[in-house]
Amino acid sequence: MKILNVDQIRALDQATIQHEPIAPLNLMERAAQGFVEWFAARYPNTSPIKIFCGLGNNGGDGMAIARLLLERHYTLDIYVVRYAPRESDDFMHNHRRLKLITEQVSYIELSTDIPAIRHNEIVIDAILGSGLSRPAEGIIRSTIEAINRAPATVISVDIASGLFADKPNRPDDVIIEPDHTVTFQLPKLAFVLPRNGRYVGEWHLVNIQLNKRYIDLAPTPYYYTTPHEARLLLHKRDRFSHKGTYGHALLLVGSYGKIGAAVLASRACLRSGVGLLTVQVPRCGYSVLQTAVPEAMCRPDGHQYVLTGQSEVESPAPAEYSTVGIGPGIGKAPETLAMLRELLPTLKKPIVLDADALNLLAEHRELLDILPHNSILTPHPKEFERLTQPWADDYEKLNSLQAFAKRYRVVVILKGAFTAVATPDGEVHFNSTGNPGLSTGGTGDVLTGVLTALLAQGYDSVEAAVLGVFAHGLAGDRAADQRGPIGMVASDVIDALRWD
Ligand SMILES: NC(=O)C1=CN([C@@H]2O[C@H](COP(=O)(O)OP(=O)(O)OC[C@H]3O[C@@H](n4cnc5c(N)ncnc54)[C@H](OP(=O)(O)O)[C@@H]3O)[C@@H](O)[C@H]2O)[C@@H](O)CC1
Ligand SMILES: Nc1ncnc2c1ncn2[C@@H]1O[C@H](COP(=O)(O)OP(=O)(O)O)[C@@H](O)[C@H]1O
Ligand SMILES: [K+]
Repeated sequence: MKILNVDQIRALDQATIQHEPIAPLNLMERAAQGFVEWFAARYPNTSPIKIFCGLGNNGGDGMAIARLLLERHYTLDIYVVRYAPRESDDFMHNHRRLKLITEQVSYIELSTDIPAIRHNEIVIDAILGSGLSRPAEGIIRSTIEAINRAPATVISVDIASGLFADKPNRPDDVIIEPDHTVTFQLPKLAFVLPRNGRYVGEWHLVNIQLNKRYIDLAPTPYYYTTPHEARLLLHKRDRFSHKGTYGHALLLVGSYGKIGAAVLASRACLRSGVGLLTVQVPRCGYSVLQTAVPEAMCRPDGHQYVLTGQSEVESPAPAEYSTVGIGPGIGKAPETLAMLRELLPTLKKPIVLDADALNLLAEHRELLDILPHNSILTPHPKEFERLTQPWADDYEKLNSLQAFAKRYRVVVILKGAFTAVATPDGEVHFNSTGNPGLSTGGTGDVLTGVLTALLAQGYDSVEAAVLGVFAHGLAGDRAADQRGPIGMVASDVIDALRWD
């Protein structure tokens, strides 16, 4: 699913109006109906509602929502924040229609007009939408502050009032902090960026049948992976396949004290459909691995505690495997750095790099230039910062993510909520699965195993990254369902992996 910017959303609105065709007012009515259906399903008979409307089309939506809620017999207090003399045409029209069925519309011009909001109330925020052109000031600011102070449940229409949809806010901007945002048809870039978490809450899409052709043709680097899109990426298994069909992966993982990372990555790799798996661990990890992961072959490293790349047993060179996954638990010993230096120039196919492999790249940047093209790097934000530089805001971070993936011709998976997969072509695919239960040691090692298995099976790097991140997050969601987000651990995520 595409993520469009504000100008494109406006043009999409116009395209829908022209080509469907539909009157602007009816499109607004459709949006309001979509919101009200969502609302009624969630809050079938609820405590008092207070709705705050601005004077633009977001406020127009609010007026129409108020009318539809009254028709459904909800108890409603309606407020218009009169911050300017100007009102949009569709606001005016819906204001008039509302006044035909109720006299109970109050106007907020001064702080003293702002009502007290009680804890059992629901607040609907329709003050400012995607037309925000500057930070909220004056009476809008005071109203937003009052809503944020109130102990009520807050639901924003389209986007929290005061939040820019596709560019950074200033740190001292005043923005609604909703529990839910109900937006129209497509997500906004602001929704998937970490620093906006409290200005978005849980967000929900309401389909209002905007022009499909415009959406299909609209150029954007930003995408949001839906379950349907992820499922389309999945390769089917061949009835006449054998284990050779699904590749032979090599994992270079673990060091003394971190053999658990090796076990997690190996088990996840096997649970993700790889044909054969060989794992190279330092000698201290040999018995552990052979016991904990009997399905994997093990080539013990020549070194007792860290990886050096020298194998104790006769075995093929890493380049002969379908792919290599390297990083979880490896540490940054000089011998391991030397291994990386020797290994990288020999590899021609994309590989997976994680954890201390990335930290070694950050400290020895010349290695970045010899990465096999289309390799997958899986930094968490701290690791990515080491690879690049600190950023002032999420938009700067996103730019630097896109630039990095392009420059080194790699796929970069920046992990976190709404994990961002940046491609060498400059696209970014935000993931839709996962939950805070994944914030626990070892889940990143699991992801490395998953991705290594997909590359070994012949998935192209971008598809492997998008699908792997999606399946990993979905497994995290299943694990959270079963164990709860607090009690779940990385092994639960492995157990919950499913590929159907
Ligand atoms: N396709 C869709 O998604 C659909 C969208 N729809 C709805 O339309 C909404 C967008 O409507 P919109 O363009 O009228 O914007 P909205 O934010 O209501 O008001 C802008 C006005 O406020 C003003 N203004 C801006 N910032 C300000 C500030 N800080 N302080 C004071 N004033 C400020 C600005 O003034 P100006 O910048 O011109 O000075 C302008 O007059 C969208 O969010 C959704 O709810 C649906 O109805 C149909 C389908
Ligand atoms: N709040 C969250 N929401 C969704 N996914 C999360 C969240 N926190 C962590 N994750 C996921 O968990 C994994 C953590 O990886 P990482 O930080 O490398 O852990 P480790 O190094 O302990 O294995 C990533 O895939 C990340 O996207
Ligand atoms: K709003």
